[in-house]
Amino acid sequence: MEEGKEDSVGGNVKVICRFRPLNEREAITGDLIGVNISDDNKNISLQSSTESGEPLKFNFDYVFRTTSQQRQVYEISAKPIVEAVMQGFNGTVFAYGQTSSGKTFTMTGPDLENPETMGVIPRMVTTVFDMISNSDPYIEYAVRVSYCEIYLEKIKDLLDINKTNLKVHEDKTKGVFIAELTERYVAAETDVYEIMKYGLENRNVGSTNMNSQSSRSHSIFLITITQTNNRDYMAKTGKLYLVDLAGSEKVGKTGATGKRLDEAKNINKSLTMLGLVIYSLTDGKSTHIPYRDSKLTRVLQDSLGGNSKTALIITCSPSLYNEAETISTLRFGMRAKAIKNTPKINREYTVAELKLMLAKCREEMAKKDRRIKMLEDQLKSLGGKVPESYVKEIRDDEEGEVEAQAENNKNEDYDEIIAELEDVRTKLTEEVKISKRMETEVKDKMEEVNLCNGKIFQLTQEIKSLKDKIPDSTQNIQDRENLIERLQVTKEALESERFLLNQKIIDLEKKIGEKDAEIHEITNKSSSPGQRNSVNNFKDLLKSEREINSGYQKEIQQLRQNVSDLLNKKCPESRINEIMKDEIGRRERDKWVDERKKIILDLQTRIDKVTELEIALDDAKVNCKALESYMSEGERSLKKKTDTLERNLEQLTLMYQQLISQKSQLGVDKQLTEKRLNRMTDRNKTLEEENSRLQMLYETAEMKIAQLSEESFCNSNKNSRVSIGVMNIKKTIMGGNPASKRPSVILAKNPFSEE
Ligand SMILES: Nc1ncnc2c1ncn2[C@@H]1O[C@H](COP(=O)(O)OP(=O)(O)OP(=O)(O)O)[C@@H](O)[C@H]1O
Repeated sequence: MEEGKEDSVGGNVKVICRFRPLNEREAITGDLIGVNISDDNKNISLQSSTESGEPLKFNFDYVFRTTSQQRQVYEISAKPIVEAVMQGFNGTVFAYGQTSSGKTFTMTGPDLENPETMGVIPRMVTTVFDMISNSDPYIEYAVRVSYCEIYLEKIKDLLDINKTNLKVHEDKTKGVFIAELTERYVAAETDVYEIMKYGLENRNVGSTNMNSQSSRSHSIFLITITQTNNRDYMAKTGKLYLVDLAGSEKVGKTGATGKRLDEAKNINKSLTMLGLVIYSLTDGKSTHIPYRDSKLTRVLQDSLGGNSKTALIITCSPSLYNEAETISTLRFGMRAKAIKNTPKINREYTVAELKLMLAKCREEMAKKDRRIKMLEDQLKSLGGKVPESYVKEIRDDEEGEVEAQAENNKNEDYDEIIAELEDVRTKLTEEVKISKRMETEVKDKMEEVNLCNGKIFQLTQEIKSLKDKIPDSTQNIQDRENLIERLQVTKEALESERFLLNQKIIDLEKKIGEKDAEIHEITNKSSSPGQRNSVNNFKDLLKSEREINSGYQKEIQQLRQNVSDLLNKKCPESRINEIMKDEIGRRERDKWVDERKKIILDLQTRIDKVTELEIALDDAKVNCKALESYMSEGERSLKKKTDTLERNLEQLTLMYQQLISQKSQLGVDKQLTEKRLNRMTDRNKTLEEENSRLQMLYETAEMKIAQLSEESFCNSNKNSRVSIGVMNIKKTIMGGNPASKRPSVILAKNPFSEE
């Protein structure tokens, strides 16, 4: 067929009628409409249950019975359209019918990817990619898809929910189009399904009494296929509109109220406008077609009476209950069948093609110049001269011819070329705009990715350092446990020593009591006044010694108390438990052990001193006995004894002083130990705080990782929709390329998943 020229074959809108099976509700009564379908599946004879007289007659391109299969419907109604689109025609397939009559079932099908039940749209997509993979390898294809809906007289972009009120424009080369409608490049069937699913999620559906998932809007799925022949650089673009209209329902039957009622009124209004346009197109009288009276008719302007090959599928219920709607639908179909379209191949001059044309023109002119020159030379050689008048005539003729040619060209080609050039320029500007936008989008995305990578790196470092700290903490805990064990042992040893010390003190007290008794006895035995005197002196001495002794005892008692206090204060069970919790440095723990050792040593020394005291007391006892035996020997010997006693006393005093200084030293030690304990407690607190901070950091890091992993997973899912929502990189497919049968959108691998 000649390019750019009207398709003489099948300019009329094709109308296909499909009856769906009875649904559950209708099957209860089982009453069927009185329909008779001719054997050639083209004519319907309908005997109305309400009107008597002749049956109503309808004629369509094909009538599908209730048992029809999705594949059959596609082959007859839509496949010829998609084949035409692949030749560069515009095509439209749209479904019309009352609510729940099977429009969506026919157009989309219950499952996009089920080969049995998939509807017209997915089957068309399959055909497109099949044809691409079977075409010549020097043909380059670019397939773009858009998805929108008309809801309450507003065009909503289903691939970008922010675009809620798109405008319809018209231009000489593009025809009627929706401005700023999102277009996504696709390279495989699965890309298209992804986009369809994404768009379907954004669609307006609502339940009516007649259908639980009723379409409340008209949906338009647009596939644009541009093919460029890389040999002659010719380009063609075919647009395929796939329209699922909202149900043509009777408001009363659907039980619609409130918002649903508004919707229903609006749907009915736009469908009435569609009917009016069809009526105006077919009544043979109308000079004005009211395309602009509704968004739906405006968008479908080319599909109805314009540059498009169009198929209308009317869907009907076979139930008697829906007889009125079915008759109305059949009448609508009959009207639409009379619409004449003027489809033409949308040929585009590519820049290369225009250059070729220019080169051809130049060559032609050069040829002509050469011929003129040759003729002039011939004339000259014959001695002749081209007469002025003739030259003038020729010039005039040529000029006239050139002008006429130019006029002709201008009329025939140049207008078109200029328009094409204009179109190419607009397209290039648009593409530049798009690529600039894409560049910024890619840049933004890259920045985001870099940011994410930075975060991941930082978190990984944090986790690493936390992990490094774990063995240290484990070692600390182990050390603490060891220290506690050692302290426990030390405590037990100290307690047993304290017990021994107590025993010795008790023994000492007992011995002092005995000594007292002995002295009393000696006093009573003394008879002579000199002796008594000496004895009395000695008694005084002993008394003072006893006083000193009792002082010693008090001191010892005090010391004992101090030791016990020290033990209780320094190492009570609770303290040990506290220490157990502390994270003490090894050096400090060792110091503490040394302190303990010192204290034990100190105690040992003191016990030794007490033993020495005991020995001294024993000596005193011996002296007393000696005094007893020497009493009779006179004062001299008594004096001697007294001296010995005095010496003993001096010794005892010295010991006492030593004990006092040791006691004060012990007090200082105690203070020091207490200070150290405080320091250790503080350090422990700091360590505990640090530990809980680290723990928190670790938990935050883990949470962040989980969050990042989730974000990354979401991003990878989002990325899998790159062609849907974020970036739209031009994908070209070479003819004969089987890759177009495979998915081109690959899900990014989740870096945190096990796999
Ligand atoms: N040819 C068919 N074979 C089997 N089931 C069908 C057929 N046509 C429609 N159905 C079923 O009938 C119900 C209604 O169909 P569908 O949703 O396609 O109607 P609709 O015309 O698109 O309705 P609405 O205008 O409310 O969106 C669905 O459950 C669908 O599966």
